[in-house]
Amino acid sequence: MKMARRLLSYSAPYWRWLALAFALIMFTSLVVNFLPVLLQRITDLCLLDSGSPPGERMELLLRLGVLYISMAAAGHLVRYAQAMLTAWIGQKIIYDLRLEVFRKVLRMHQAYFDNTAIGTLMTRVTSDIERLQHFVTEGVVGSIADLFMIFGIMGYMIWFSPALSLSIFATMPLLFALMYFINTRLRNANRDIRDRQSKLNALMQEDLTGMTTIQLFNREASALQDFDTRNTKLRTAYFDEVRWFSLYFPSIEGGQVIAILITLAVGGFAIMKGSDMVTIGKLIAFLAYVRNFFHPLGSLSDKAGSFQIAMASVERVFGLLDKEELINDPAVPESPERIAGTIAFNNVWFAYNENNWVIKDLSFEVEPGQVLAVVGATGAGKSTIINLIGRFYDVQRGSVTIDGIDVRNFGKHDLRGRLGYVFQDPFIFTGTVADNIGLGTPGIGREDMVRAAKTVNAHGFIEAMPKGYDTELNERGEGLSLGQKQLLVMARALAQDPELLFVLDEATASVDTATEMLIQDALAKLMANRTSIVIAHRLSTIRHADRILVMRHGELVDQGTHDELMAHDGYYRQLYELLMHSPDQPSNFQI
Ligand SMILES: Nc1ncnc2c1ncn2[C@@H]1O[C@H](COP(=O)(O)OP(=O)(O)OP(=O)(O)O)[C@@H](O)[C@H]1O
Repeated sequence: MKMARRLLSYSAPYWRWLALAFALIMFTSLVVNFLPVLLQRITDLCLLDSGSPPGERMELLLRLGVLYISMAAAGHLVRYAQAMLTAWIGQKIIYDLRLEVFRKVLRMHQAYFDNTAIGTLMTRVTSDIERLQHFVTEGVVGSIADLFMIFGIMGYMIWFSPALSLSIFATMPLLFALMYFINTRLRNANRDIRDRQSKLNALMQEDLTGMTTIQLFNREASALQDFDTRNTKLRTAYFDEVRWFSLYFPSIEGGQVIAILITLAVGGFAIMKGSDMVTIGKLIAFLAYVRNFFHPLGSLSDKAGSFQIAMASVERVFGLLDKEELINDPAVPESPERIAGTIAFNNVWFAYNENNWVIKDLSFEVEPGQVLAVVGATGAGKSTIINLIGRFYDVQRGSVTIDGIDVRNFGKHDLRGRLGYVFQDPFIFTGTVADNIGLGTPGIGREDMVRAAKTVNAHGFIEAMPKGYDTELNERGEGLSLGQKQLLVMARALAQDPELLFVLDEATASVDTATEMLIQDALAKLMANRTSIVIAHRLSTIRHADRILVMRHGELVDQGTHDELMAHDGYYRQLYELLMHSPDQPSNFQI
């Protein structure tokens, strides 16, 4: 209930429109339910002999006929307007909520994404929110409209004939229960369909992503087998839904037939007995009410059941909105005009998962403009160092400072705006080459982009593309080689003119020697006069760094220049020799 109230609070900005929708609902219910009264008048006063002269009856018939048509038209037009208005309000609310959810997702810390499947987040932003929309529009507003309709009809029925009404109302609980039963089964079947569909989609997604591996390892038959199993389950769920759905309308119709029979039997008997409680006109009007009664009744029973499903979605969506954001901005952030570029780790301890220390008591300092290379075996904690400087995670003990300011005292946005990243697996956004370099940052014009691209040797291949800087790229950067993608993200990093630079510098066997030279040259230009930390795998980068940190199992085991470390004859020397013999090492950079 608390959740439902919270959801309804999203409709507060639109309360005037909602009030109008309710007024329209009342109007429709009154007008549409008045039509059978006109039928009764037409029958009893005009069609049957009421004792008045035929001329007068004809005139009354015309007047009532015109009134009937006008009221029916007005009622249905207003119903249409109300349906449009309700849908509009619903869409507005959902738009606001979807935006709020995505805003929240953008603010969430990395650890949240580490532990949350992408598919789950997609579901929150799409289908969960869609179900909320059904709840707000069809659920809340629709139930009120149904209730108005039902009570309106019941009111008129009792007014016409309490005795007839009683006999109809007696059958209602049974019918309502039957419809509720069918609706529950329908919803279960529907939930199975969604569940099985998403499992089939997940399998498809995995298979499509790993198609090369499937084909390389001749796994087509088993992939097909897995697909077939899930496909069969989906078919069964669909069939189940059809089975229950086929029962839905026949039961409504059946209920109607029973009610009509009761009305005819009780009403007809009263007329034949000459009772003045029921007239033929009243009986006809009553039959019209009986027909109108079942539709809102059926839809109300459906809504009663979907309430639970909607509540599950509401809970999930609000659960996400209420998730604690672990990386927060300080109350009064520090924001120096320009930083010199001293980065320091002071007795830093860090664990991604509690007590599983990945960085252990790490202390080091990089001076402004220096290039620091971090080396170590895989899993030693090299990338974690970069993550901690950008506050993608916060340290548990100790501190990370830039120019003596704890990174936790910067605003996140300000801090990250000062940092540049060049990753091994370059991410290309859907958009033009220029969009990918500028990233929409204000103040980066076309000349800046071209200058950056020229500096990092990307201009040549960009110009050779069909539309140059306006060439459209897709999210995987199709049509670009790995080396070109790397140069492109270097142009992006340079155009943003970061104050500090982090590079994940893997030696890439898939890049040819000429491109490798371009990348090396671009890297050198990017790092010039900028404090840079390089997770280094290329021997040349390591050798040319001003200082090298040697990491092992999260601890700093040694540091110094290449020559100093080689002289120690320790872990660094072993690592270096391993790298020298690595087949990934670009041959022209080996020593
Ligand atoms: N998001 C994460 N959640 C939990 N543990 C993580 C996460 N990222 C890294 N780790 C763990 O932290 C340790 C250090 O990882 P890190 O990526 O810093 O190593 P690395 O030295 O950069 O390795 P590589 O050279 O293979 O990239 C590893 O044991 C890794 O399994």
